[in-house]
Amino acid sequence: MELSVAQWLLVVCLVAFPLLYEWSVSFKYFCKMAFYNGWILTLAILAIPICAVRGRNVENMKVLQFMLLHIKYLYGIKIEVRGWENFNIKEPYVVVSNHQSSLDLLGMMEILPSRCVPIAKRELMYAGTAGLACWLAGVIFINRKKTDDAISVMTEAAETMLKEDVRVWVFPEGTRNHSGSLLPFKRGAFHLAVKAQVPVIPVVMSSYKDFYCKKERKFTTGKCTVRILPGVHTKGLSSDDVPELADRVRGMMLEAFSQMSSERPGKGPGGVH
Ligand SMILES: CCCCC/C=C\C/C=C\CCCCCCCC(=O)SCCNC(=O)CCNC(=O)[C@H](O)C(C)(C)COP(=O)(O)OP(=O)(O)OC[C@H]1O[C@@H](n2cnc3c(N)ncnc32)[C@H](O)[C@@H]1OP(=O)(O)O
Ligand SMILES: CCCCCCCC/C=C\CCCCCCCC(=O)OC[C@@H](O)COP(=O)(O)O
Repeated sequence: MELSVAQWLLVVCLVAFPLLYEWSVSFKYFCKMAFYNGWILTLAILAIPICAVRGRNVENMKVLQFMLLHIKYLYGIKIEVRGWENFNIKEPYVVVSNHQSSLDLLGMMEILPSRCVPIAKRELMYAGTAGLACWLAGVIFINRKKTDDAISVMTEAAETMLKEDVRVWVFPEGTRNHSGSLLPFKRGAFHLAVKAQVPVIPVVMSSYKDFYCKKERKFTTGKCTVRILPGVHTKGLSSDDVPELADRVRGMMLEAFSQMSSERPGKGPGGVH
C-alpha cells in the first residue's frame, strides 16, 4: 500500500509530536500554554449560553468557576489553601492578590468567594469567547491607559458593592509579575475599600518557580499554596490614609510570600519534602 504525501506528513507529525513534546522543554511549554488558552476559549463557548440566560450577572461567576476548576487536574497542579476562616465575613470586601501569570486563574477559582468579581484590564473583554463570558459574569473592566476613566469605574464599583452586596478581587500590582517578589502596589483597590468602608483581604499565591517559568519556557507539574490572610479593616479611614494602608497590606503580603518561598520543596527546614 502506497501512502500519499498528505498521509506521509500525518505519520511524520504523529511520530514527531510526542517525541518533541517529551524531548523539548520549550515545545512542551508552548503546547501547554496553547492548550490552556484554547481550552478556556472552548469552555467559554459552553458557558456563554448558560450565562446568557441570566444576562450580565455576578452569579454567573459560579458557572465559570465550576467550569474552570478541573484544569488544575489536567495540568497536575496541586493547590493547597490556608486561612479559609479569613473569608468568613458576611459583608462585602475587597480581595487583593499577587499576579504572577494567567495561571493565577486556577488559584483564584479555587477560593473565589460567592458574589465576587475580578477587576480586569479592558483588553480581556476583546479576548473572543472568554471576553464575552467574563462580561456576562460581571467582570469589571478598566482602561489602564486612562486613569480618570479607571478611577470612575472603580468609584462606581464601590457603590455597587454596597448596593448589590458584591465583593471585588483586584490585582494591585496592575500587571503580571514573575520576578519572585511583589511590584509596588497601585492604589485603586485601597481607594475602593476606603470609599466603601469595607475590609481588604490579602491573598498570596506562592511562587510558581518550581513548575512554571515563562523566561525558561518551563511548565511541569507542581504545587502552589494559596494563603488567605486576615482582613484589614478600613472603617473610619479616609483617602489620606490610602498610601499607608496600601504599604501595610503590601508588607503583610510580601512577608507571607517570602515565608512561603522558603517553604518550597528542598528549601530548608519546615519545607514540604
Ligand atoms: C468557562 C470559561 C471561562 C472563560 C473566561 C475566563 C476567565 C474567567 C473568569 C474571570 C477571570 C478574570 C481574571 C482577570 C484577571 C485580570 C487581571 C488584570 O487584568 S490585572 C490589570 C488590571 N488591574 C489593575 O490595574 C488593578 C490595579 N490598578 C489600579 O488600581 C490603578 O490605581 C488604576 C485605578 C488603574 C490607575 O492606575 P494608574 O497607573 O493610572 O495610576 P496610579 O495607580 O498611580 O494612580 C494615580 C493616582 O490616582 C489615585 N487613585 C487611584 N485609584 C483611585 C480611586 N479609585 N479613587 C481615587 N483616587 C485614585 C492614586 O492614589 C494616585 O494618586 P496619588 O499618587 O496621589 O496617590
Ligand atoms: C478572536 C479573538 C481571540 C483572542 C484570543 C485571546 C486568547 C486569550 C485566551 C484565553 C483567555 C484566558 C483568560 C485568562 C485570564 C487571565 C488574564 C490575565 O492574566 O491577564 C493578564 C492581565 O492581568 C495583566 O496583563 P499584563 O501582564 O499587563 O499584560
